[in-house]
Amino acid sequence: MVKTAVYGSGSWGTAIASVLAGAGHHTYLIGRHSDEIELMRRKRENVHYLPGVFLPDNILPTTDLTKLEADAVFICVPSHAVREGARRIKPYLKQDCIIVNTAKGLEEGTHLRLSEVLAEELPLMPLAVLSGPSHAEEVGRNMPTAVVVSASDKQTAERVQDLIMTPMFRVYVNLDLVGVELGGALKNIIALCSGAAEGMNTRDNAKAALMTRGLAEITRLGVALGADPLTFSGLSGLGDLIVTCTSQHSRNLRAGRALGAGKPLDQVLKEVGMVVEGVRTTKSAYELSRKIGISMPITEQAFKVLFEGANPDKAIANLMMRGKKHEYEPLVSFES
Ligand SMILES: NC(=O)c1ccc[n+]([C@@H]2O[C@H](COP(=O)([O-])OP(=O)(O)OC[C@H]3O[C@@H](n4cnc5c(N)ncnc54)[C@H](O)[C@@H]3O)[C@@H](O)[C@H]2O)c1
Ligand SMILES: O=P(O)(O)OC[C@H](O)CO
Repeated sequence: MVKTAVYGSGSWGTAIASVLAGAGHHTYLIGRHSDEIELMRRKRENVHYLPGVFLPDNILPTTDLTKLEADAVFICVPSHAVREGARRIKPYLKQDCIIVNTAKGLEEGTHLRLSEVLAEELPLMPLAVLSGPSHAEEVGRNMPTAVVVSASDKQTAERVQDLIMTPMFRVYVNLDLVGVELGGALKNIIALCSGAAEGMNTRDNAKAALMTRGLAEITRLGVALGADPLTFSGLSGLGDLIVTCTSQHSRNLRAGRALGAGKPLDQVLKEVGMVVEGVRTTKSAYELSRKIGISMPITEQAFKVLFEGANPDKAIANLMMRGKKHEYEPLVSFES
């Protein structure tokens, strides 16, 4: 029998543990707060992060890091905790254990993709990435979901596919690691902006424009970094963009709505109460796009609103009043 462990017991860690358990694996769900873990064990529910989802007996919530001695470990902490998490878990991992990152973001400062962060910290381990349109609230309730697993080698990706695919959790392989990771990370910026548009009552046309032109700038950055443009019309690109820009469950969308309605960022993050990856990712993507000379106008305006106090109305005006363009310009554009 395959032994699996999930590092991070928030909403996504709990949902991933429920898929693994449903696939028949005894799964340790490893959290850091003993009181939360104790409550989970007693109530068989993650009351704070995923209320209403029953945890079957083969999910074993624990704070004991020795339970990381598994055949596959799924990393389900926020992106800013991935490097520190990798350092923390390293001493407990088996040599041939597969590490599967599920966090969506870029490392602040270095702008590295999270598989690159993990490769630096765990250089000898096989690494994979799981991404795609998948809200914990639906996955935890065994609702139909399709995702993508990626890795730099086919064998690792297919091993993870075998491990976690169930009748309600369909897993495709896509070996374009750069594209899969960037799609999952960057769509959160556009979801924040879509939420802001809703919060400002700009309605549906603006959201459709943000999603479509957002995908265009995500693709532009991705291709410049070596991704296959096709990946961005797949599950980890367009698929995840659609769900995050439209779902009632999206934390990024909810945060954007509140920002658009004029609430300050600190208060918004507190009210959402779970990680809102799009905020940090906006900063990283903006810096990265400047560094390599790729135009990302929506990300730029999001950066100005989030980190420079710009007015959201002015941000919309800035986007609408840009110079005339053709819809399809060369994918790699070095205009500033
Ligand atoms: N929630 C979803 O539907 C969903 C779906 C797919 C991917 N993801 C991604 O999964 C990652 C985690 O998101 P989430 O929704 O579970 O967040 P969450 O806010 O629900 O939970 C985060 C968990 O990580 C823990 N944590 C925070 N900092 C930590 C640290 N330094 N060390 C160890 N643990 C730490 C928290 O205690 C909490 O248990 C994010 O990158 C998110 O984009 C989430
Ligand atoms: O709830 P969000 O906005 O963090 O999005 C979660 C997942 O990335 C959706 O696929």
